[in-house]
Amino acid sequence: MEWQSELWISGLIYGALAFGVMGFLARDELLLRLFMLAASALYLIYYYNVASVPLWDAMLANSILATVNIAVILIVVLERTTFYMSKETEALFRQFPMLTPGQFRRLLKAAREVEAVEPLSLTRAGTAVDRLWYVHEGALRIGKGGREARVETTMFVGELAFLTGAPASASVSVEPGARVLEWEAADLRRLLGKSAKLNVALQAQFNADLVRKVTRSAPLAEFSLGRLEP
Ligand SMILES: Nc1ncnc2c1ncn2[C@@H]1O[C@@H]2COP(=O)(O)O[C@H]2[C@H]1O
Repeated sequence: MEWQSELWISGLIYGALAFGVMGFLARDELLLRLFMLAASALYLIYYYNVASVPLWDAMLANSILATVNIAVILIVVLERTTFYMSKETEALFRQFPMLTPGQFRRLLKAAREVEAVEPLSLTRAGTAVDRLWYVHEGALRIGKGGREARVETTMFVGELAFLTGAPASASVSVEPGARVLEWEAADLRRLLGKSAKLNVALQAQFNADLVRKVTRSAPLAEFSLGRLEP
């Protein structure tokens, strides 16, 4: 009977070792942490049973590590899931497919929600832009080269100035009822400076937005008149 109990106790250590190895081989952070948590559980059972009295110090140390691990697992799960978002926020999140839920939450936290009660001017062609907007509901008017277009779409406004530092390339306003997210460019730059991944994800989101804008836009008059090099 004794050898069976010894085998069981050794099995716990080798089981923990197996989970540890699988954890260190995992490339995904969540998987790594879940394997290490399973290893911790086996170590706890081992420390409780290996001697005539439980090894309390070892158990306490292991429990502290497991608790920290569980806390970070919860954070990682929150970063990856939308279940804590309201229906409205989740619908808005679907307009940002390049971002993870966690990245979107951080971006949203840095934004101010503005609802236009009257025509609201966002940019004026040729003038400096110190903010970035995302129109997620309502209609916009885009004026460029003496012409104006009315569009009902979701889009960034001011991203070109944000990316290049150049003055606004068009005059853009939104109609009453439009709902807009607004970021101070300096605040947003600070936020992006803290996370390279968020920076890359937002650039990808800008790219997707720009592709939609170019796809929709008409040829420039200057091109057709041969005033610009193609
Ligand atoms: N042809 C276009 N179609 C849609 N949006 C545009 C077009 N030209 C400019 N814009 C938007 O108008 C904004 C004016 O400021 P920005 O140049 O920073 O960024 C510009 C784009 O967000």
